[in-house]
Amino acid sequence: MNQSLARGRFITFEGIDGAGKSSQIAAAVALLQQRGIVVEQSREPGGTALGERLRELLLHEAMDLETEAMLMFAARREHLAARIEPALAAGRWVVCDRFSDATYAYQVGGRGLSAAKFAALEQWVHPGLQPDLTILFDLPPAIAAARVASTGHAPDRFEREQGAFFERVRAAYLQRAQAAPARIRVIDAGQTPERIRAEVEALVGALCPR
Ligand SMILES: Nc1ncnc2c1ncn2[C@@H]1O[C@H](COP(=O)(O)OP(=O)(O)OP(=O)(O)O)[C@@H](O)[C@H]1O
Ligand SMILES: Cc1cn([C@H]2C[C@H](O)[C@@H](COP(=O)(O)O)O2)c(=O)[nH]c1=O
Repeated sequence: MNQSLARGRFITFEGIDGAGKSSQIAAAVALLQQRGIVVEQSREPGGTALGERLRELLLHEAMDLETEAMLMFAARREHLAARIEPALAAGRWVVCDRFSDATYAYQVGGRGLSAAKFAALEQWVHPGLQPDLTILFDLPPAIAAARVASTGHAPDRFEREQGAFFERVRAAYLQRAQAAPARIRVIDAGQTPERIRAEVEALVGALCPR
């Protein structure tokens, strides 16, 4: 009998800097593991040795907008080829802190990259592949900025942007969610961590019923 292995699921977390997604990713991974699922946790830009080197440049070196967009997608191509695609094909699940929705929100929405150039890069780098579920943490930029400041770490090139930049990023995320409502589920990130965790667990749990 031909017993083909079920493909793994791909879950991404998105939101403006400081929205609180990192705090919740561990809970989602723990829930999946409790249900016997083998999970790989990763992040973008990053997730591979080369991707992490590109991350350093992207977060700390000034560069042209189109260079920035292409480097985000170069890191993503490496991540897909080296980790995401092999994991999914082997039946493992991948939980990733950001993916291409972030490029749409930050580079197209925030910085003004042409949407056609974004679509061409997306089609080149991952034709036919989108996450099975994207959880978007939605929060007013002023609250997110206060959260970032409270961490006390030195802000990177994106975190140093002004409120108006994050208003555009937030609007682009919400526009993207409106265009793909079954995939991108919006959470009010202004709630308590406990309420958010319950919503995250309900969304992730629905993909893997007990
Ligand atoms: N629901 C919440 N209410 C209040 N504070 C929160 C909440 N969630 C997270 N925080 C705090 O906000 C700060 C930023 O959280 P976190 O690092 O999870 O955000 P993030 O979305 O991953 O940000 P970044 O994308 O910049 O890494 C942390 O100090 C965290 O403890
Ligand atoms: C994938 C991706 C990321 N960014 C930005 C968004 C954040 O400011 C940083 C990553 O930092 P995080 O704290 O790990 O979330 O990179 C982007 O502008 N475009 C992208 O495609």
